[in-house]
Amino acid sequence: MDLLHGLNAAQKAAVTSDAAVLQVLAPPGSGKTKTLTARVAYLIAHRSLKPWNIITCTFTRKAANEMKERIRTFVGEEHAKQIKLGTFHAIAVQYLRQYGQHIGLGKDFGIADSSDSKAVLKRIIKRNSFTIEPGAALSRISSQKVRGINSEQLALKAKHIEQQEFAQIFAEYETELKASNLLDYDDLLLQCCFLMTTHPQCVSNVEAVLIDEFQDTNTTQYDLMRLFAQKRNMITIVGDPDQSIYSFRSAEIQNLTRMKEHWPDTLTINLEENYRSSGAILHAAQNIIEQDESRPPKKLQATHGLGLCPVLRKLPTAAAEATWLVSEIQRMCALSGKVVNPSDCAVLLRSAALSRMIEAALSKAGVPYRMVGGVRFFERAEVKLVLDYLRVINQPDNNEAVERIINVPSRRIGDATIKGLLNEAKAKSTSFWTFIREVSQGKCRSKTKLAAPAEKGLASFVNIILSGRRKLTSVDSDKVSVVDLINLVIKKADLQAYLKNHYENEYEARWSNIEELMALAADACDPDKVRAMMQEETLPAIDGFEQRAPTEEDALSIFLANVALTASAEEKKADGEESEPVQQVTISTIHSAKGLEWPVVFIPACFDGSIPHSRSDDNDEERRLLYVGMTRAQAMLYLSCPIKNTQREDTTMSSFLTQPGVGSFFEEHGPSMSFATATGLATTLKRDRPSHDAFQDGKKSLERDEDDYWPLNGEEPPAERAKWDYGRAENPLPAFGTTRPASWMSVSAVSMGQEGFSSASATMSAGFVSVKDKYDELVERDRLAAIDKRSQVRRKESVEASKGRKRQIEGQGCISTFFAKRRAVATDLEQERDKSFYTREPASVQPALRDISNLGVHRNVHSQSLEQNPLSKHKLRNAPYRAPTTTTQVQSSDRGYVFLSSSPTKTEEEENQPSEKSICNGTERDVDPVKQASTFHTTSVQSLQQNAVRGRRLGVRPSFNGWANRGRK
Ligand SMILES: Nc1ncnc2c1ncn2[C@@H]1O[C@H](COP(=O)(O)OP(=O)(O)OP(=O)(O)O)[C@@H](O)[C@H]1O
Repeated sequence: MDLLHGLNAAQKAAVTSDAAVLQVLAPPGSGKTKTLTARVAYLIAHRSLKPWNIITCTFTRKAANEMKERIRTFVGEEHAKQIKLGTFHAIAVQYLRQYGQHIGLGKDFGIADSSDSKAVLKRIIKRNSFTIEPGAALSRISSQKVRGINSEQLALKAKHIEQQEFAQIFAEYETELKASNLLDYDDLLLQCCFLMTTHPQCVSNVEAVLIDEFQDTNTTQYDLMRLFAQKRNMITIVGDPDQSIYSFRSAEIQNLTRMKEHWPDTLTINLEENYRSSGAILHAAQNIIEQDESRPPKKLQATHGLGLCPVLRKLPTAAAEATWLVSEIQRMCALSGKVVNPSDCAVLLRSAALSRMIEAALSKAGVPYRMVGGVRFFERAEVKLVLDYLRVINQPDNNEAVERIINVPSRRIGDATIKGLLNEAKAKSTSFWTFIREVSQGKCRSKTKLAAPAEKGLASFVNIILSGRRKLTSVDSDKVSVVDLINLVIKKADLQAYLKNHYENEYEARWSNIEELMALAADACDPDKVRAMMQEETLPAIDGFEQRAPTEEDALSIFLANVALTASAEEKKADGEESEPVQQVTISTIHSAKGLEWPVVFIPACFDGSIPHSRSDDNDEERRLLYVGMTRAQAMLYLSCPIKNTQREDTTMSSFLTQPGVGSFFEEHGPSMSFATATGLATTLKRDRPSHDAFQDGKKSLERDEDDYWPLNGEEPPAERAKWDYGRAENPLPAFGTTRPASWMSVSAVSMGQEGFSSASATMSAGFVSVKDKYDELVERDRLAAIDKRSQVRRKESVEASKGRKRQIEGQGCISTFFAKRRAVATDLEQERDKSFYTREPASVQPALRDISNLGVHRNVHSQSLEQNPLSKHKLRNAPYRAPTTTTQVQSSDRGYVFLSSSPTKTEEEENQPSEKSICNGTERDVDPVKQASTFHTTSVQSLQQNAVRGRRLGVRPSFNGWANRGRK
């Protein structure tokens, strides 16, 4: 097989280069890994290098396997097997196994994984009665080792007692590992460096060293590369400084410069063509990364057509953002005519804590999802811990939960003691909680010996649970909320200190998960929502059958049940319980998405504090992170920003997205999807074109086929406001013909009098408008006029901008050059238009498509009509917000009341539904269509149950070339 086949000129130059030291620097999706693979094959096939003399290092085993597979196709199975290809750690192990004896390392050394290391540390800490948590000690040791500092050096620097204690732990840890003939992960690299420094002959055979993802190497890995190559100094690295996002793991972006200093003859080849993303996505990403004026100039050229314009969407709240995101996934899947399915969609997050709302919204909509590089929200250790405390407060006889938390944080109650107490409780046939409470209160004696610290610890645990229960069950105190209980647990168990000690390096991330949990609880405890939740939980009353309706005291139980059901629904999906293959949306952190790609990518929570992150002191790295996230998208990219975050605080859109001109690279709402757009998507993704029928079926399956529910300015839609106005009204009047809970009927009936209610019902026509809504309508009209005006300005700009013919994005971008560049971009895109997949479509099948107005691109009009008048057939959708469909009328009742209430908009389905019938005394008659108030909150037990069923129907469309089908995980 011709190994240069299908490579572009720059890739070929890199593959065949004679340079001894070569840096291939390239933006995302430009084929770096492909080039590196071809170079390995080229060195074997055309330079006669022996495969076993070539070392190739990757960052993950997955990347190593993929490369091996590709190399096999070029050089055959036999040669491919002989190449030393793997992660830095895997290759180091091979060297140490074979040459370790030269540095006093037995051949049979073992590798201590993190849990082994923690177990060793736990023993040391216990022996010395120190208080540091083993996990925290381990990460602290690791960060010292990566910097090349050993325990002796650390001990010399230690001044405070705490530092001396840590140095002692470090020293004993080293001694214990050595005694057990164990090396931890850091030791593998360090020992290998030591071996090669002291015994260079062990790498004397090495003819070439190749490194993938070089921008993320740390100092030890850089040294290892240098030492591997010390004999022949033949090195090829591929990397992208713009994708350097691991400085927190001691990655050194300066390694690129160090390399040039070390080998001044280093040749740098830049790859400039992107094969992954559509032109519009690339232009937007490029615009963001070019805000960093310190980066060297780079060219980037799209190989695809422009495709759909990326979206930058404002939403009122984080919850609304999650709901919108899910609706866009559903809209995209339906309107792409099955070109895109849920597995093609990824939600990339700056921090894992942000996943909670998205997970809840996906669960609610019954859309399966999977988490990559992260643990599901409710399964995270710190979240589980707090939930366990709440579970025990709510139901102390939960033995499992008591057992899990009795010694977390440490109360000096050892495992043997816990076991003894549990057995005693069992023997007495009482719950664990009851037994330990009685022991602690002196009401009974335990046979299990309790040392004084354990006794004290037990008392403190019992005290926390009792305090929580008192708060929960007290009748005269103010109504306790779940948030109050969480606060009580955090305070009494000193969880903040525990997290700080236990997860030293990850403390902030862990703490933000707790904050997220509090936000979730606060949301669930919102009085309006609690009321609505109670209503939803209430089953219809049945005559003569006693009902124990939920009360506000049940808030904790309901909250915990919702959590449990959400988790169990996820488990079922994870276990593959569904018989059909599951199409799952991917949720990942941006960090974990490195090197991956998806057809549709969402990056929510684009506000200052989230990205750039409030706790990051490197704004440029944050920008690169956003860039990495954006460049994972192949065909469609959505960024969004809630006006209020999950803590309900006002947000400011990410400063990366508010720089002058950035807005012109984005549309403010999801794209209108026509059949031609769906066909274009298929072209970008190199998939089969959709059928007309599939497109039409998808369209029919949707309640809304435009992204027009949420106003563009991030305000609540009137329909949402109406719900809450309605819920807050002192004497809420149920709007005629809308869904409402049974209990509302009685409230209204009581407050107005049964008669009044009846007469109102009888005389009202569907839908009412409040004065507020009328006002909003007027404001909305003004806003739409403003959008119209802005669109006209954009059209004018785009016509002017499209007068040149230049395609590449060039040079170093900076704000000062933005306007000049934008003009260049626009003209490039104009030329692109002719090549774009849209224009290849026969005119007859080209309905109006969206444009990227400020880029001067009009993808929707076939080339001929463009020539005559580029804008003649293009229709900007300037009114994405659809006014409520509710008929607006103000009517008086018989009694002369004026009803100023607003009805939530009914869905088409609801409108078309026949009125429900009830059988009463043998005659059939209409009844009010009373339904549970499912619109009032997001995660009731009932809605979860309903959605679990719905979930089986959703997301099972066959994929033409789904992500999962391509074996990318
Ligand atoms: N010359 C080419 N012609 C066609 N497709 C190509 C070419 N080079 C690369 N590709 C394709 O582009 C996609 C991205 O390639 P690859 O993963 O090697 O890029 P990368 O530069 O390593 O990306 P990233 O830095 O984002 O991880 C792959 O699907 C690859 O097959």
